[in-house]
Amino acid sequence: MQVVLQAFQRLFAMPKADDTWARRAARTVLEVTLVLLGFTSLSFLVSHLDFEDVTARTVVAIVVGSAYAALYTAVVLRHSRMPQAWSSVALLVLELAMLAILLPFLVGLSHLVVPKRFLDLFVGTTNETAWGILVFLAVVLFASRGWGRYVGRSARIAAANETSRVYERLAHEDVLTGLPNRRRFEQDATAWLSESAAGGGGVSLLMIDVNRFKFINDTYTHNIGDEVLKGIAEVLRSNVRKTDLAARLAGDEFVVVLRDADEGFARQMAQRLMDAVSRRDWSTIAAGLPVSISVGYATAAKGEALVDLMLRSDQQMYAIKQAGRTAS
Ligand SMILES: Nc1nc2c(ncn2[C@@H]2O[C@H](COP(=O)(O)OP(=O)(O)OP(=O)(O)O)[C@@H](O)[C@H]2O)c(=O)[nH]1
Repeated sequence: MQVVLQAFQRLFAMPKADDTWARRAARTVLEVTLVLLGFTSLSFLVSHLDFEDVTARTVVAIVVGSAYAALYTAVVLRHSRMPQAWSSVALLVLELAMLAILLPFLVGLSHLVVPKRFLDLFVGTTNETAWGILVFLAVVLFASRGWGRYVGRSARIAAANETSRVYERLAHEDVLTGLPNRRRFEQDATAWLSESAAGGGGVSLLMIDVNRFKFINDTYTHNIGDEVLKGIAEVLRSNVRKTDLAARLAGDEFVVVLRDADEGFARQMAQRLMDAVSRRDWSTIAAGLPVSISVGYATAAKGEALVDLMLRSDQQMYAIKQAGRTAS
């Protein structure tokens, strides 16, 4: 008994977000099988019972109808958590299968619950099959209205989800370059510094600034300046590891957070980024475009706050920029 109860609980438990497709599919197959089995046996049972008592027939009809409604609702709830296209197809198939099972059942049961006088008066026939078909059509209409409302609601939910996904993305993404923005950088870097302080690997920070960007804007137009910023973002994206984070802070300032990285690795990465930007063919944007970056780096001391780490790598970046200016 315990095993059966547990199986039922698992079967009708709400699907979890991390459920695999295979597990969801298996549950759906089980559910549908259960519903169909239930209906087939109930239909068989009711059509073979010769009730004398009208109340008993009515009770059976109400119980069967409620069971149908409860099971159907459980299945709809389950499927409303599936992606729109899948849930639409799955529900349609399910609904047709259920109605196919329901038809003979309704034809068989209708004469039990509806007095013949009523049929005579309103439908003009006592033919049970005709009455059954009428009931069937009513159920189809009713179900398709519910179906339409469900699909409409799912579409609205999907649209609302999409809008909130867009807002969520915009809140953490730089619109021009598609890189994470300052907010996302501060969130992730703060979390990684805490992990590092709690015994994780070292965190290093690279501060990046485009050299003479105002000159590029003024000489080549702001649009070309934008293309340069996008190009810098591409260089950062293609050079950092998946576990690192490259973000745009503001204007021509970018940042890279390196995880599990000591000072030696940060120095190498800083040089690699400066070389990659200098080597890139910027003439595809505008002939003679002079693009280079200065990169400062610092490795976090245990428990160091993000603001202090940023200050140290910023100071180093300006020192490098200054040295470059003096050299040129
Ligand atoms: N094209 C473009 N320009 C921007 C954007 N945001 C800020 N800027 C410009 O970026 C320039 C930043 O220049 P600065 O960093 O102050 O100066 P710089 O010329 O880079 O000088 P150094 O950093 O000392 O080499 C300013 O001219 C801003 O107007 C943007 O989204 N697109």
